[in-house]
Amino acid sequence: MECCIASALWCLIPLYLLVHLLCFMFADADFTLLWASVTGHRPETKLKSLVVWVTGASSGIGEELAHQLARCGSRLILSARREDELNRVKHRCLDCSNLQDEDILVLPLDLLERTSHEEKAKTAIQYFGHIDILINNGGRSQRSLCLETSVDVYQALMELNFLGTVSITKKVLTHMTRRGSGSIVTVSSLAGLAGVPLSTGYSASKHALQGFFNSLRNELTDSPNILISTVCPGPVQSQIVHNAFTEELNKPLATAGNQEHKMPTSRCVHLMLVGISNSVKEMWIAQQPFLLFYYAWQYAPTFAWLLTNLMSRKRVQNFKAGLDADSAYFTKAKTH
Ligand SMILES: NC(=O)c1ccc[n+]([C@@H]2O[C@H](COP(=O)([O-])OP(=O)(O)OC[C@H]3O[C@@H](n4cnc5c(N)ncnc54)[C@H](O)[C@@H]3O)[C@@H](O)[C@H]2O)c1
Repeated sequence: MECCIASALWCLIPLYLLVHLLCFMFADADFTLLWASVTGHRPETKLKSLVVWVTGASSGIGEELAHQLARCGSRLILSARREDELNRVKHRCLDCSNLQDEDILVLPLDLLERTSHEEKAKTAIQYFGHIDILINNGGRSQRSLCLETSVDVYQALMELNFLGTVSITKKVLTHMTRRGSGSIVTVSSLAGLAGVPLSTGYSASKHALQGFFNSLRNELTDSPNILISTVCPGPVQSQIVHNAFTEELNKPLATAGNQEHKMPTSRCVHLMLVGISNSVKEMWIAQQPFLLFYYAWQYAPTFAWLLTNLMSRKRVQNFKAGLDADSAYFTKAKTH
């Protein structure tokens, strides 16, 4: 009997590997998330009426999150620094959904102003009575070589991406643990799982987030109704390159490059909402060849470094030549 079970298990291994191979070739998300997207709960049913707080809601992934959540019927708290942009996003959400004006709270917030976070969380909780989901999405990236980058830039990246996120999380988590339920979803990155050239500080800040939330998840085992979820997208269309830190604080990037070759924002956000609706704890969302690397880093890191080093060299060369660094990853180079 034991022998039969053992041989059955051995037969499952090639099947398991085959499934992963198919995922490598055709998928744009990890296997668990894709499975949830086919068989799991739909965001339209699961997220309807829930109160969702989105940081970094004024552009890119955050704006699209607001848009798709509004269509699901979620009530929203929209935060970022620029109130006028948040009002624009709010009107866009009202136009595409059945939500009423009072269903969306515009709550300007600077992730760097940590002393304001308690008051902001209080305002959000008082307005709707509770928060079901916090999506920690606000953040900035980096495009600069380590040797040329001021330590002030590294500090700014950690202050914003890591400490700003931790600070808001702590305020909302207190409320959720008291209530006994809630979800904290954090937009990390592919750079939170592996290194990315020209983004040493950004990658460090996202690794810090991964470490923090993976540990927090373990710490909350006595609160099974609190979901801690991290999202690791590969390149996605947004303003992220345009807004990236460079070698010096306040120095804009010379060329942001074309974003068209990246994953459409709507697809990334749809997968995120599927993951949230199905309590997926870690989501990998990326087009190929990036998704392949996620798996390679997991299963065969030395081989993965061999592959990524080839691409990294080209990326750095592009950057030094004043071209769009990201074009190194695509056969059809986008250099302007
Ligand atoms: N676009 C990608 O390729 C990609 C890939 C992986 C992860 N991400 C992550 O996705 C998240 C969203 O980025 P995006 O791609 O939409 O870029 P984006 O630049 O379009 O949006 C970033 C958002 O963060 C906000 N923000 C920046 N500084 C802030 C501050 N001090 N206080 C409050 N809000 C602030 C911006 O106003 C904006 O709303 C980020 O955490 C980013 O690291 C993006």
